[in-house]
Amino acid sequence: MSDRRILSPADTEGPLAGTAFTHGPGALRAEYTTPDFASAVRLLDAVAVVADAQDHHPDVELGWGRVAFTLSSHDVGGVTSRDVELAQRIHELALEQRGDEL
Ligand SMILES: C[C@H](O)[C@H](O)[C@H]1CNC2=NC(N)=NC(=O)C2=N1
Repeated sequence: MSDRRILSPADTEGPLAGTAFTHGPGALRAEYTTPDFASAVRLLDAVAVVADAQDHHPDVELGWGRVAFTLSSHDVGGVTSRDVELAQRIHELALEQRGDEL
């Protein structure tokens, strides 16, 4: 699959099943809650490492006990396989962090 092909919600429904991500107009979005501010920052810090490795970066909203990610491929103005891959990694990182803190 070309990483410049714009995907529809029907295309991403299967790959995103089980994650917190939803496919809205032109972007994937998910919000994760964490126990406090520092843990939200730690999740974002882990995502930053993956984003740099993938050379694909989320827009982020950070608050006390929450971090929200909006993913789109700015070069093509929509959702591509690069966003789906980043969404899957972000979800894994959120689960790993939660596991550490239980
Ligand atoms: C030069 C570099 O590869 C590009 O600017 C990358 C960086 N990260 C990016 N992230 C996202 N979300 N969309 C892009 O189009 C994008 N482009």
